Amino acid sequence: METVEVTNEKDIVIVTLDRPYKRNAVNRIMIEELKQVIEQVKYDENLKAFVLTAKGEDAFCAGGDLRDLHGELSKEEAFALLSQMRLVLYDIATLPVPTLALLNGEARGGGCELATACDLRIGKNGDSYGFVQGKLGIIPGWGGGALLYERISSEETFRWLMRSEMLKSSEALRIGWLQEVSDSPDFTLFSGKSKEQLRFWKKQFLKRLNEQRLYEMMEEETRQASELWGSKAHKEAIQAFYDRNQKRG
Ligand SMILES: CC[C@H](C(=O)O)C(=O)SCCNC(=O)CCNC(=O)[C@H](O)C(C)(C)COP(=O)(O)OP(=O)(O)OC[C@H]1O[C@@H](n2cnc3c(N)ncnc32)[C@H](O)[C@@H]1OP(=O)(O)O
Repeated sequence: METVEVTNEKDIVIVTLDRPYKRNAVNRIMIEELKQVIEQVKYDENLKAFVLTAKGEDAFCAGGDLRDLHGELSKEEAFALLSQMRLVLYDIATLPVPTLALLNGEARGGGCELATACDLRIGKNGDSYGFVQGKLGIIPGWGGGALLYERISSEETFRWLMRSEMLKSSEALRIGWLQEVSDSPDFTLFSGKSKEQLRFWKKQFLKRLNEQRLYEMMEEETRQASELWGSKAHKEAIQAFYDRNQKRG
């Protein structure tokens, strides 16, 4: 695979985003590869746990690729494209095994959405994380906003989405988005547990989730985001990103 590396350590699958030179931004190839990986993982009965991480020191994921997934897309095209990633996130959120995002670096926009699809998140001291879509004239479009409502309080979700700012790891820990902050995040949490234990715990965790409602909320979010894709504010924000990068040469 070109943008995703998959390894297996004693039936714990480790999925590593592998575009560090682009801050692991999700492009169309990565969406396709993640779809393939999740399709395999979903039906692997030997699997004990799922870990999502990324290459490099700087970023876990800088969100959707602003060159590949934005630009001149119609509402319908945006909906179709965003939906592919939404289904990846929904599948991760409902996997039958515990899932953990090991945040090797910062997460922005869709990067935060992807991490929120996992059951748990471990971040690094000093890093920041942000649902920054609001600063780009849009809202989260992969269903990550709907997922955030499942993970932390409604008030903190509402506030974070509207502030659209990066939060320091200490603040992300305080509001409960991160469960742990460490200098070197790892997945020892799963060590020494049997497949049965891990799957039973996940079954209990999923019982708290109304999967049908979550699916509908995520879909509605994608629909709303696609309406904003063609907005003046979004087009200007994308142009500003292109201009900034061009200036820096
Ligand atoms: C529904 C979710 C929604 C979606 O797209 O569908 C989103 O996720 S919106 C995207 C939200 N993300 C952002 O707004 C982040 C944009 N990137 C940045 O602000 C910066 O690149 C940053 C802060 C992540 C890193 O800054 P730094 O100075 O450390 O590095 P560079 O800017 O030089 O980045 C290195 C290299 O990566 C490319 N890059 C980074 N992020 C993206 C991105 N989201 N899309 C495409 N490309 C990205 C950047 O252009 C540089 O490439 P180069 O070829 O070297 O110019």
